[in-house]
Amino acid sequence: MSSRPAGSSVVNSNKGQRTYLIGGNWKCNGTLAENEALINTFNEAGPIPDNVEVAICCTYVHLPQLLATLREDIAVGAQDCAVYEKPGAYTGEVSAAQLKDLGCVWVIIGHSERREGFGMAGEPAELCAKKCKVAVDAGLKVMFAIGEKKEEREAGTTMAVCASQLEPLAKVLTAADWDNIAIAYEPVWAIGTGLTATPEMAQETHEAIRKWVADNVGADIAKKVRIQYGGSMKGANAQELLAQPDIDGGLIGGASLQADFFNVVNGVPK
Ligand SMILES: O=C(CO)COP(=O)(O)O
Repeated sequence: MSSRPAGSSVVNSNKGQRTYLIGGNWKCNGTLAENEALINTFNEAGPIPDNVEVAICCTYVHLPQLLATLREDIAVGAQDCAVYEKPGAYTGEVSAAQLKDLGCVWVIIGHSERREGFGMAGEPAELCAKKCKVAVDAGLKVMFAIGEKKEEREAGTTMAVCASQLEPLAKVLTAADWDNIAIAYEPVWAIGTGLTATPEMAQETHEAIRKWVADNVGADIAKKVRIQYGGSMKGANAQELLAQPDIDGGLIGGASLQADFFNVVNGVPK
């Protein structure tokens, strides 16, 4: 199980050094039987374009099922990990090292649903940054999710919010760590709502995020780091989003639970 490939490393000419990254976030969905049907659909969905890396992030309990039965050109990941570097007395937690040991390639960190806390105390930006560092140190790649709420966009603070989520990350990562980071820009108001940022709105924020990385981390890293869009992305809107110069992929929720996920995968510019 641990010998699964890490995914495509083919460079996409449209995006300089950046290969597209399409992630599926299954969130807290699925039974063994439902997953089996979806896995079969994905396994029979035809070839993945060679300029795209694909990953599915499922619940912890379903990781062995996906690792054992999902086609090997789709990497498998988790949706969170513990912040603790060492094993120990952390009841209910799953460590980054355990995910790596199992055969995971990716982990999502800082999803807005976790930052919000499901009505309870959520995860502060510093905790998300620390988890990200622990995950990278354990050998995982991270989709680091950021994004503003509706009222923050309306107040004109979108980039200030994104910067506040990236600042603690920039403090803990080394330059080499950034090779294993993708930034998933997910405007909270677009998640699960059917409201998608227009390609122009998304591009504007992606460009601003890349500029922030250039100014605060380094120009070379900004050119390399992939910035995924997430928020009601599906087959019907993927092509125009993915055609934007700073949109390097997607992090897909609802549509990743359907065959439509492959319309997103196939929606990357050739
Ligand atoms: O939260 C998301 C992915 O992490 C996006 O969810 P939806 O695609 O369902 O809007």
